[in-house]
Amino acid sequence: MRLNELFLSIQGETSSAGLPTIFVRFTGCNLRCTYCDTTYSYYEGDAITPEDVMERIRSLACKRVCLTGGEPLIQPRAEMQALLDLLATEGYEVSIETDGSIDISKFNLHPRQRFIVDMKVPSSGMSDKMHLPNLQHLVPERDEVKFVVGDRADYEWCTALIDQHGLDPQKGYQLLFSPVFGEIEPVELVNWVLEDRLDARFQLQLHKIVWDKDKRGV
Ligand SMILES: C[S@@+](CC[C@H](N)C(=O)[O-])C[C@H]1O[C@@H](n2cnc3c(N)ncnc32)[C@H](O)[C@@H]1O
Ligand SMILES: Nc1nc2[nH]cc(C(=O)O)c2c(=O)[nH]1
Ligand code: SF4
Ligand SMILES: [Mg+2]
Repeated sequence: MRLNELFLSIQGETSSAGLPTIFVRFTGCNLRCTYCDTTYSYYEGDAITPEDVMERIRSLACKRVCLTGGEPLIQPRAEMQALLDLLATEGYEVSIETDGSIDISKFNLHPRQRFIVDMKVPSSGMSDKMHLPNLQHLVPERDEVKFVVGDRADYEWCTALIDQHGLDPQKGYQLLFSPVFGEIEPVELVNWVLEDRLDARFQLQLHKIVWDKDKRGV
C-alpha cells in the first residue's frame, strides 16, 4: 500500500465530526472529481506495510481512525483487509471514506468499522462511475451515505437516488449532505433539505473553518 499522509486532527465530516481522529490518507484515486480538495494525494506517497501503518497509528495514542485518500479501497485488497483486521484486534473505531465507485462488499468489516460512501453528483463529473449495487450492501445504522452538492441539479439527483433505492432514514439509512466548498452557499442547501423535510445530516467541513481552507494535514 502507498501512504500519502498520516496525522491527528478532529474529524471534520460525517456523524463523528468534532471527535479526535487519526487520518490515514492513501495515495492514488481512480476518479477525478471537479471539486477535489486533495489532488496532492493522487501521486505523492511511499510504499508502507499494514504493520508500519499500525506503528504510526499507535504512536499517536488515539483510538479513532479514518481511512481516506485518494481512494482507500484501490489499495491492494489483501493489505487493506490486513490493516482492517489489525485495527479491529487493537480496538480501534474505524471509518472508511470511499468514492462510491468501488465494490464495498469485497471487504470484511469488523464491529466498530463502517463505510462512508460518497455518491458522486453530476457536477463532480463522476456520477456515471458509481457502483450502484453498493447501495444494496450498505448496513443501515452503521454506514453513511454522503452527498457533496454543488448546485440544485445535484440536489435533485440526490433526492431521486434516495427515493429510487429506498435509502429511507426511517429504515436506519444515515444520509449526509454538504456543499462543495465555496461553490454554493451553505444556506441554500440547508433550505432545500428543510423544505423537503429530508431527515439528513447537513454538514460543513469543520477543518476548513478551524484552519485555513488549503492547509494540509488537518
Ligand atoms: C478527498 S475525498 C477522499 C475519499 C474518497 N476518495 C471520496 O471521495 O469519498 C474525502 C471527502 O472529501 C470530499 N471533498 C473533496 N473535495 C471537496 C470540496 N471541495 N468540498 C467539499 N467536500 C469535498 C469528498 O467528496 C469526500 O467525501
Ligand atoms: N479534519 C479532517 N476531517 C476529514 N474527514 C474526512 C477527510 C478526508 O479528506 O477524507 C478529512 C480531512 O481531510 N480532514
Ligand atoms: S474520489 Fe475523492 S479523492 Fe478522488 S477525486 Fe473525488 S474527491 Fe478527490
Ligand atoms: Mg479532506
